[in-house]
Amino acid sequence: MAPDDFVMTLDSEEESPSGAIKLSKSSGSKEVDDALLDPAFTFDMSGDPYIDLIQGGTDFTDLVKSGSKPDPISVDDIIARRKTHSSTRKRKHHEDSDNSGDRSDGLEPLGSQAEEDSTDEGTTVLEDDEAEDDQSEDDDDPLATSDDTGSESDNASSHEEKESESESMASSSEDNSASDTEVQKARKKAFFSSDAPSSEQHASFLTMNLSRPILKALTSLGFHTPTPIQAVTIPVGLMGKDVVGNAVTGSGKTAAFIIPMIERLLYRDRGKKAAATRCLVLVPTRELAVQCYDVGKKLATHTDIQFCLIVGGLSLKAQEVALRARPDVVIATPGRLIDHLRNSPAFALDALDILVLDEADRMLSDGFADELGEIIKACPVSRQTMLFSATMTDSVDELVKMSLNKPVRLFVDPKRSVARGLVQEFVRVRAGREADRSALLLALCTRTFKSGVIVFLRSKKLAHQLRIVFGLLGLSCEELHGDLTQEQRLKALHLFRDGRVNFLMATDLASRGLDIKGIQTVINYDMPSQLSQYLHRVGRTARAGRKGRSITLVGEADRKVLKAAIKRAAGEDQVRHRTIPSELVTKWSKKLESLKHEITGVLQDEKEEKQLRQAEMEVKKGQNLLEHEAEIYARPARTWFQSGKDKQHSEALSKRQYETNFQKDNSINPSTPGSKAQVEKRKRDKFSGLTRRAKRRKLASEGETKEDRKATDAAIRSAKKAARPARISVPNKPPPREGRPKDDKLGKAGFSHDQGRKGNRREGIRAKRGDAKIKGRRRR
Ligand SMILES: Nc1ncnc2c1ncn2[C@@H]1O[C@H](COP(=O)(O)OP(=O)(O)OP(=O)(O)O)[C@@H](O)[C@H]1O
Repeated sequence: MAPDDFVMTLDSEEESPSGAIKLSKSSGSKEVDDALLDPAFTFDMSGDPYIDLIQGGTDFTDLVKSGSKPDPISVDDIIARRKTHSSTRKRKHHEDSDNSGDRSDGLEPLGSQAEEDSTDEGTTVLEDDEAEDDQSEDDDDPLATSDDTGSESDNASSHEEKESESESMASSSEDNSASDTEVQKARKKAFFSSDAPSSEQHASFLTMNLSRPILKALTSLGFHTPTPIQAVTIPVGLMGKDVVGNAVTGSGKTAAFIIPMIERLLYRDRGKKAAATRCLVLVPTRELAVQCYDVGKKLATHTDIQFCLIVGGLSLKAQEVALRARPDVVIATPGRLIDHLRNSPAFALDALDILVLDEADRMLSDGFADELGEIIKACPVSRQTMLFSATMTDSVDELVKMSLNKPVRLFVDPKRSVARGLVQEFVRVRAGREADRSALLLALCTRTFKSGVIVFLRSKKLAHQLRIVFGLLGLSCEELHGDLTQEQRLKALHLFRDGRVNFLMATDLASRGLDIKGIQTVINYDMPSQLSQYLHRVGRTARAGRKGRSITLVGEADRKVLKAAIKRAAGEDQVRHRTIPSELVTKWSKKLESLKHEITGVLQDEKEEKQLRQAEMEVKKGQNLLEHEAEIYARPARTWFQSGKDKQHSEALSKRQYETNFQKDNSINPSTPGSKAQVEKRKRDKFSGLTRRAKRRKLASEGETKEDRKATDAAIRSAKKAARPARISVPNKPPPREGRPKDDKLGKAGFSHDQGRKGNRREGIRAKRGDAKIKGRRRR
C-alpha cells in the first residue's frame, strides 16, 4: 500500500477516483429482493419537507419563537472573521499556549499529541497481519472475523434471513422471541389479539379498498406497491384495531399509519359543529414531527383533512390559533402538546379516535413516561392506538402503559434488524488510542466519504467542536443537536437535505425516523451503548430499497454491542472490517493538534458574542416590559406540566426503571402508592388540578342540594353528549361477491356501535355504483 494510499478495506474494495466505493459481491451473496421497495423511487415528492417552514409556504418567522433566545451565531462567520485576522490571532494563541499546560480549554479530546508521539505500533490501524494475529488470539473477536465471509455469526444471520424471506410478510403475528419464558409467552398470548392479519397479500394499494383521493395521492407520490409493513398494517388499521408494529428502518411505517388514518377520517362528520381533533401522532423529536406532518399533508392532498404541527421551538401563538380551528390531525412532540392541553382553552383531546406513537419504544421509555401518562389521561379510552418502531418491543409490561385493547402484533420480518442494502463497516480503535477517533473521522471524510455523510456523536459539545474543525478545514458542514435554536436545527437539516453541505454532525436527536434521501453514509464516531440506538443510527441510510454504508469506530469496550450488531446484519457480505493506514491517522492527529488553539479561539469568540447578544436581548426585554407592563401582567400565567428540574428527575427515574427492568406501571399510574402523582395530590387543595370549567361547577355546586346537583349534572351530561362530534367510523369491507350476509353490516371491527347513530346511517358505508353524486357531495 503506497504511503498516501486511501482508506481501504481488508476485502479490497475498489475505490473510484471520486472516493465512492464499489462494493465487492461475494459469491455467497444473495440477491436481495429490493423489489419490495423501488430504489428508483423518490419520496421527496416536491423536495424538502422543511421548505414550507423555511421558505414561503408557512410563515416561518411567525412560527419560530422569537425573543426568548438571542439570535443564533454563525460558526462560519466566526471562522471567516478569524481568518481575516489570523495574524493577530496567531500571536494571541502563542501567548495562550505558554500559559496553558493542562486541558483547561474545556475541549473534548479531539486528538492526542502525547500518544501520537509514542510509536506507530498499537495505533488504531489494524493491518492485515495484525488482523490475523487477532484471529488466532481471540476466536470470538467480531472485529477480527467480521471481514471473514465465512464467519459463524454471518452465516447464522444469512440463514435466518433465508428462512424469514419467504415468511417476511405473513410472519407478522408470530412470536419472534425464542428467549421468552413460558409465562411471558402466555402473557403475550393473552395480551395480543389472536386474529392473524389477513393472509391475503396486498400486492397493490388498489386491493385495499382505499378511497380515490388517497389512491390519487399515492399515485402522484409514486407509491405503486405497498411495502410489507403497509400491506399488513393498512387493512388492520382500517378496521379500527389497536396495532403494535415493527419493521426495519426506512420501510415506510409512516405511510402505514397515515393511510388508514386518512381513510377513516374521510368518513367523519363534516360541518363546524363536528370539527374536532380526532387523530394524534406523537413523536419524540421536533424534526421527526415536521417530517411526519409533511408526509401526512402530502398523502391527504386531495382531501379536506386538516393537519396541525405542534412542536416546541415554534411559535406558541401560531399554534394556538391553528388549534382553535380544531384540526383533524395533530402531529406533536409530547411537551408542547401538554402545554397546549393545559393552556389553550379551546384545545382538548376528548374527541380523539386515533392515537399513534411513532418511535414508540422511545416514547415508552426514558423521560417520556410522565408526559405520556398525562396525555393518555386526556384521551378517550375507546380510541384506536397504533404503536410503531423499527425496534419495537412486544414486552407486555411496557405496553400495558398504553392501555391497548387486544392489539394486533404486526412484526414484519422480525429476525432482520437492518435494511438489506446496508453495508456495515467497523473500524477498530485499540485500547489506549481512543484519542485517535477524530483523526480517523477526518481520514474517512477527506479521502473516501465526501458527501451525504451524517456523523453521530455522543455529545452536543463534541458535535459542535467537530463542526468547527470541519469548518476550519474548509469542509462544508452543519450540526444538529439540542443546543441549537429550532430555526438553526431546521436550517441545518434543510441545507444538508439540499446537498448544500456535505457533512452533518449530529447527536442521537437525529438518529430516529429522519428520512433524508441523500444520506449515503452514516459514521458512528463511537458505538452507542444500546443496540437499538445503533440500529436507528445506521438506519438513516439504505432506506426504501436503496444502498448505503455505515462506518462505526469501535473501541474495546464496545465489543458486546458490536457482536450483537453483526449478528443482526442483513447478510454475510454486508459486514466489513475497515482499516485505515497509520500514516494517515498520524497526519490528521498532527493537523488536529495544530488546530487546537484555533478551535479554542473560535469557541471563545462564540462565547463572547453569545454574551453580547444575551445582554442586548435583556435590554430589549426590559424596554418591552416598561412599554407594555400593563398588558404583560394582565396575561394569564401559563402553567407547566413539569419544570426543567422535574423533567430531568423523571428522565433519570424512568431510565433507571427501564434499565433495571422495573416495568410495572408505577411510573405513570397515578393510583400507585407513593407515585409522584399521588404525592402531588396530597399537597393540593380541593380545586387544584381542575379545569376552569370544573372549578366553576364545583363552586356552583357547593350551595346546591343533592337533587339540584343531580339535575345539573344530568343537564351537563346531555348537553355535552349533544355537542360531542360523532366518532369516525371504520370503512366498510367490500361485500363478498355472492352478497354480504344480512347481519354483517359492518364486519366485526371496532366502532361498530357508532354506526347506528340516528341521522348518520350512511357513515362508514362505502358508496355503491350509482352513488357518485352523493359521494361527490359528501367528499370534496
Ligand atoms: N409504498 C412505498 N413504495 C415505495 N417507497 C415507499 C413506500 N412507502 C414509503 N416509501 C419510502 O420509504 C422511505 C422511508 O419511509 P419512512 O420514513 O416512513 O420509514 P420508516 O419505516 O418510518 O423508517 P424509520 O424506522 O427510520 O422511522 C420514504 O422516504 C419513502 O420514499
